[in-house]
Amino acid sequence: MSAKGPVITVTLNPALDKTVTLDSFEYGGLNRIREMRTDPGGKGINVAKVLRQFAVSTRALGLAAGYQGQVIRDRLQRLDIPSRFKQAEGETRVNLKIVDESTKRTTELNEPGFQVDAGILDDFLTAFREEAANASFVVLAGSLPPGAPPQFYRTLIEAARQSGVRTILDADGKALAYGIEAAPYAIKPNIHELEALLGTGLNSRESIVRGARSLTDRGIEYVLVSMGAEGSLLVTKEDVVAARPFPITPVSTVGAGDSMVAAMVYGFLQGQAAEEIARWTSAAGTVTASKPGTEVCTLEEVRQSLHLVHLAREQSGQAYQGG
Ligand SMILES: Nc1ncnc2c1ncn2[C@@H]1O[C@H](COP(=O)(O)OP(=O)(O)O)[C@@H](O)[C@H]1O
Ligand SMILES: O=P(O)(O)OC[C@H]1O[C@](O)(COP(=O)(O)O)[C@@H](O)[C@@H]1O
Repeated sequence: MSAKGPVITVTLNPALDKTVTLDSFEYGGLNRIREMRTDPGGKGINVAKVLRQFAVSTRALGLAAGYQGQVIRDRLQRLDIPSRFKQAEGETRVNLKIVDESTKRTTELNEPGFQVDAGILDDFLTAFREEAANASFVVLAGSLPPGAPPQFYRTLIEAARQSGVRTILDADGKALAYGIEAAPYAIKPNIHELEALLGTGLNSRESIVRGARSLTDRGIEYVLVSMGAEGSLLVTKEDVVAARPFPITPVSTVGAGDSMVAAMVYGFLQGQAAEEIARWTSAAGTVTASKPGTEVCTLEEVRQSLHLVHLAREQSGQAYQGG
């Protein structure tokens, strides 16, 4: 297994995130924007941004198209993140995030993205195999662009496995359902994605753990279930660690889940135990949720807030409460 190369993040459907802040969002009414910002986004790109903050060598791979695609490449270059995006036809999407100051809630409007064909996916797969051969970890994250087969993550996970590289998958719907057939090393569904995957409501801690265990039984080593302000549950074959985040004033929760994924990779690379991973991922997600736009946590901010995360751990049926 190669451990020295960079972490490869894959964003097949990147986005320029446009965040607008309103005093109060009026559905069906005229809304005047108070503040506006744009950030390079898409789940894999956000993971790369966090890993860059954590001083982990990272390469951002993916597809990009048109003018917005160039804007994203330029912004990544300014952030000192090496990237390799295959040029697709059409235009990269702009995802609108509406932050309502009165409720502190964010509403997301994500475009479908550019259309792709088999040719560009084959080109990408070739580049991916080259890069994976030298990678320490692969992160596959976000929606697939229209035209991509829903099995595409499964193909990439299998290709990474051939190079002996572990993968983390963060996706939704069919992309997640097919992707887990290849048993990635770890996944980070939010509670809604997990419910959709398992086709059932998960209303108690026990039901979530049971659902996550049905996935570890299929060979996925780590299932990290995020639940917004309720925190997260890290489930492995041996452990269940619940993390309760510290109270924050959410500014924009966009990128919070991606920050958890990045912290999980960081934890794996550092050889952290499950409890530490639960603490770091919770702190990273929570810090990012307290920042504007798709701005992400820094290593220092996460370190300083680790002690604020409350953990509760169960091992072999034994409950444990820790600060
Ligand atoms: N309102 C909030 N207050 C505190 N922490 C939050 C809040 N929203 C999100 N977080 C943090 O961000 C993490 C990821 O949020 P979640 O919404 O579950 O992810 P995703 O963006 O993938 O749907 C949570 O586990 C939590 O640590
Ligand atoms: O590919 P999808 O599922 O449409 O998600 C893309 C969006 O998700 C984000 O990566 C944020 O994800 P999280 O809030 O889950 O961390 C945005 O930057 C982007 O606009």
